[in-house]
Formats: sequence, structure tokens, C-alpha cells
Amino acid sequence: MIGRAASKEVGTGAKRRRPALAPMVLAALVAAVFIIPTVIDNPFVYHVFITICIFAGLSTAWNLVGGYAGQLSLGHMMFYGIGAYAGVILMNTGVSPWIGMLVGAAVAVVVAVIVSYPCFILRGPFFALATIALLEVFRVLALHFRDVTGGATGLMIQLRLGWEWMVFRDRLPALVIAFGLMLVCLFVGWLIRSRRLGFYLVATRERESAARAAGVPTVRVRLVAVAASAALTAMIGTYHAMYLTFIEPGAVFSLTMSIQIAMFALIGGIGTVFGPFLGALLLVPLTELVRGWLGAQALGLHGFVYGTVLVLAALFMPDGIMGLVARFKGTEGRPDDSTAPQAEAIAAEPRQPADTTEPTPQPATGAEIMRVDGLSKSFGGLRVIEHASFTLREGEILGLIGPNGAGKTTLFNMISGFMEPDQGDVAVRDRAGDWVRPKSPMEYAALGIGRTFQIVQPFAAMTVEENIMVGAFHRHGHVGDARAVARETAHKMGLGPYLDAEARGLTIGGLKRLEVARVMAMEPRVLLLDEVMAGINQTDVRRAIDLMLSIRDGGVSIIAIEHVMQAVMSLSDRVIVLNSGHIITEGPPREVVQDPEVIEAYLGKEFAHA
Ligand SMILES: Nc1ncnc2c1ncn2[C@@H]1O[C@H](COP(=O)(O)OP(=O)(O)OP(=O)(O)O)[C@@H](O)[C@H]1O
Repeated sequence: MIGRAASKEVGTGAKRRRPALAPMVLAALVAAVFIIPTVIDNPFVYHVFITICIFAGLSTAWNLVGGYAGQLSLGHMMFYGIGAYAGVILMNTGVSPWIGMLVGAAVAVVVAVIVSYPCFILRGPFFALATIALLEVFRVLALHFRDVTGGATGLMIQLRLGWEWMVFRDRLPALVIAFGLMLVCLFVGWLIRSRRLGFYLVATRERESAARAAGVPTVRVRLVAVAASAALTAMIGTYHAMYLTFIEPGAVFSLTMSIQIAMFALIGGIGTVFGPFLGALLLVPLTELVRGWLGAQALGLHGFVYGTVLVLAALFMPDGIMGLVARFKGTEGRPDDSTAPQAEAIAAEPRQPADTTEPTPQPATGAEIMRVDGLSKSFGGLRVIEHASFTLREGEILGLIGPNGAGKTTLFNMISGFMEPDQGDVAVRDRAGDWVRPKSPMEYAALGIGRTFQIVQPFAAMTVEENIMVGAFHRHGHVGDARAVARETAHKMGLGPYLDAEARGLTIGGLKRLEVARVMAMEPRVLLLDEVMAGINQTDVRRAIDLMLSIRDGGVSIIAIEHVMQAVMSLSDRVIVLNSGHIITEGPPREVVQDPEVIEAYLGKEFAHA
């Protein structure tokens, strides 16, 4: 029975996620970019494939920020321009472009961090706007300082041939460097995506609040992504300048090119490792061939080609080539049967059914673990929380109830670092036994305080397993360890059969479980649950009660905001009642529900008097 209930956790729209293209196919495509031009040995073909490498590299670097981190950079060519000018200016003073490449990358990283930091703190569209504005600023600066940059007439490199100068008479060495740079970009992209940083970036992109609650340093991970992206873009800029032998401000600080590289990623599969490569592989030859055939008769036609492909992509493959291939491979459908027996076994494990009518005998609670002292919060003239004080003990389940709008979530936000109180403070006893006053969600997470959200916040683009891994990374930096913890936690929560299903396909009951599983994977000492039973059916309520009891039995203290009285009564050691921002009473559940003030708060004065 329970097994059948568990199988309903995944809605009909749930998909199994598997790699869209087999690694062998991708490796063959990457190798073909090098092999085809060397076999055909034609200057035009060489040029097309070198250009593919350049744009695939640029787009892959852009994808670290625009795809993984979800920060739209529309002026990314500023980093390319910095690399190009650094390389050419230094080369013309006798310094090898290999050194110029490193100098350009270093300058690009500094610029990227200075520009991005305030934008990431502010959130919103500021990053996209700042990158466009800065691209224009750099273009104007390059035009203005003509002694150094050559101004509008541009800069020609002094022709020195050989590996030291990155300039060659033959095309093959040029291809070797371009291909090498593309491989570096792909490797960095793969490395980041397959490590904790990649999980953190995608989690931050999908749900920043949930990521912060899981202890993700959201600003820092985005800065790392933008710095890596800027460095790679600048390095390609240096090399491309050597390949073209000439640069000018309009061409290197180009908005069109910035949009182009974003488009390659979009068409290939934004946020995937190989999507940008596939986008460039499809579009660069197309436009170069159109250019080659029509020559000067149709200048700007490539823009039309891009536009057409973009419209078609938006209509027929919104997830890009990678998404389209995944669809054709028929990855949609029911959960993989191979994991089902395991799930059945877990679901069928004898579990003590929760007695929902009588309070469950509680084990003795331990020492104080959290002290909330005189918290107050106002929004404008509205006083939402007024001098709230309470304590939480180890192994205690504290129910937090109150009518809608009483201020429960606001109180939760203050005791998890998401909102700064106007007055009062929160102290938490750390693992060493000292009392500390955390301020940010990260500090709360570090102290072992995990929280869920009233409106579930899954990382929709991730699988169930990956969602839980984001929590597990908090204490396990290695991917293998985090995966093992995530699997174990998923099985405990009855999510075992859906490890590979996309989180967005789960039913509301499944999503609530996932939310708790993600926090449990952080191995918290205190769990803050915000209405985890709202909107779920009676069977799921009973399972949730069992689950919370087993979590408490594992030594975790719980504060639960709950409207489901059946749960409050059977779970809580103590209940706090909040009304209009005031704690009106506090005590054992049976006493609290008979308190006339509580009855009045919930049902009105007339009912209380009756
Ligand atoms: N950021 C905000 N700005 C302005 N008002 C807010 C803000 N957050 C909450 N409020 C207001 O504060 C009051 C308390 O809201 P809160 O969400 O904390 O209540 P609650 O007890 O959790 O309610 P519910 O049970 O309906 O979730 C409400 O009147 C709400 O409109």
C-alpha cells in the first residue's frame, strides 16, 4: 500500500534525466573539428574550423556565467577586447602574446570581479545592464586613448612568425592553438559542472533563497564563475587578435558578437557543458558558407541566418540541440523500473504508524540549543512581530501556530538569517557548546540550522538526487560522498525510486518531501519546517508525522509552523501561539488548544465566549 502511495510522488510530467548525447558521440564531434580541416587541407575550410573553435570556446566561457550561474552577460566581449588589446599592445613592445594572454586574463578577472560584485549583491537585471554599459565604456576608452590603442584606425600586429608570436604562415598551427583553447574551455566547463561549484551555481540560478538556506555562498560562487569566464574569454581574445593580425575598437568591443556567443549557447543548450559547442558547430559553418557564397552582395546576411535559426530554435527546441536530442531519445516517461524494487522494499519497511489522536510519548529533551530574545520587526507602519522570545531545546519539537498573517514566516525568516530583526537577537549554541549570534543564512547553515520554505523551492532543472546533493555538499565537499549521502537520505524519505527524475515533475507531496530531504542531507541540528503538511493528502500527512518523529529521534530539534492541527497535537512537545505579532501563549499542546485566548484568535470572540 505504502509502496503504491510512494509511486505517486512523481507526477505524470516527470522525466528521467540521462545525458542527451552519448559521450562517445560528443568526443567524435569534437575530434572532427580538428580532423576534418587537416584532411581536406583547404585554407577556407581551415578558416571555418578555426572560427568554430574560437566561437565554441567563447560561447562555452560565456555559458559559465550565462548558463550555469544564470547571469545574463550581454557585454561579454569586453573581456575579449581586453585580451585582444593586451596581447597586441604587448606584442608590439616585444612581449610574447603567451604572456599577453596571461596579462589580459588577469586584467579581465579584476574588471569582472569589480563589476560583478555589486550587481550580484543587488540581484535583479543589474548585471546584464552593467555588462552592456561597460562594453560601451571600453569601446569609447579604446577610441579615446589612440596613442596606446590606435584609436578608430585600430592596431596592426608587427608581423613576427612562429610559435612564440602565435602567428603562422601555415594554417595547421593556428588550428592547433584555437582547438587547444576550445578544449581548455570545454574542460573548465565540464570540471565546474561536475564539481560542487557547478551544483552550487545551478542551485543559485534556480532558487537563490533555497540555495542560501542550504549554506551556498551564492555571491562567491557567481564571482568564481564570472572570473573563470572572463579569463577564458580574454585568452581567446588575445589569440584571435593574433590570428586576425588587426584589431579595432568597434570589432573587439562588439555588442553583436556578445549577443552571438550567447545565442550559440542558447541554440546548443544553455547551461549544458557541450551545448555552446554544438551551437557554434551548427551556426558558424552555416554563416561562413553563406558569406562565402554570396560574398559582398549580402553583407549582414549572417544576422538574418542567426535570426531565422533562433526563431526556429525557440519554436521547436526551447532547450536547444541537447534538449532536442534528449527528447528524440525518448527519455520522457515513467521512472526507471530498476530502482523500483528497492523503493518497494524501503516503502514496505515496517514503520510505526503515527497515532494521530493521542500525543506521542516524547523522550526527555536536552539542553537549550537556541535562544530567541525580544525579536521585533516592522514593515513600514505595520508591526509584524512584537518582542518575541522563546527557547528551543535539543531533541524538542516546538509547534508554532497562529492564524494567517500572524507573523510566523516573518519570525522564521529572522531565526534563519533571511531577515534582519529591528530589535532583539538570536543565539545558537554551536557544536563546541559556545553561544554565537549568526547573522546570515550561511552562518545559520554553518551552525546546523536548516529550513524549508512555505512555498516549496525545488531546483527545478536538477534531478531529485542533485537537489538533495546540494544540501549534502554542506558537509561533504566531494561529489561521490555527497551523492552517497543524498541517496541514503532519499531512501529514508521514500524518494528512492525518483533519484533520477527531474524535481519539476514531482507532485506537491513529493516536493515537500524533497524540501525536507535537502535540509536533512545537511545533517542539521535544528530543523525549521514551514508548513510542510499544507496541501498534502491524509496519507502523506501521516507519513510526514512519522518522518518528523524519526528525525527528532535522530537527535534533531524541530520548530514547525503548522496549520494541520492533527500534526501539531501529535508531534509537539510544546506549542507557541502567535497572534498579530505577539506570542499569546506557550505550553503543552492540550493546554494551549483549550486556552480561551487561542480559541478567540482562531475563531473569534463570539465562539470563545460561547
Ligand atoms: N516583506 C514584506 N513586506 C511587507 N509586509 C510583509 C512582508 N512580509 C510579510 N508581510 C506582512 O506581514 C504580516 C505577517 O506575514 P507572515 O507571512 O509572517 O504571516 P504568517 O503568519 O506566516 O501567515 P500565513 O500563515 O498566512 O503564512 C502579513 O500581514 C504580511 O502581509
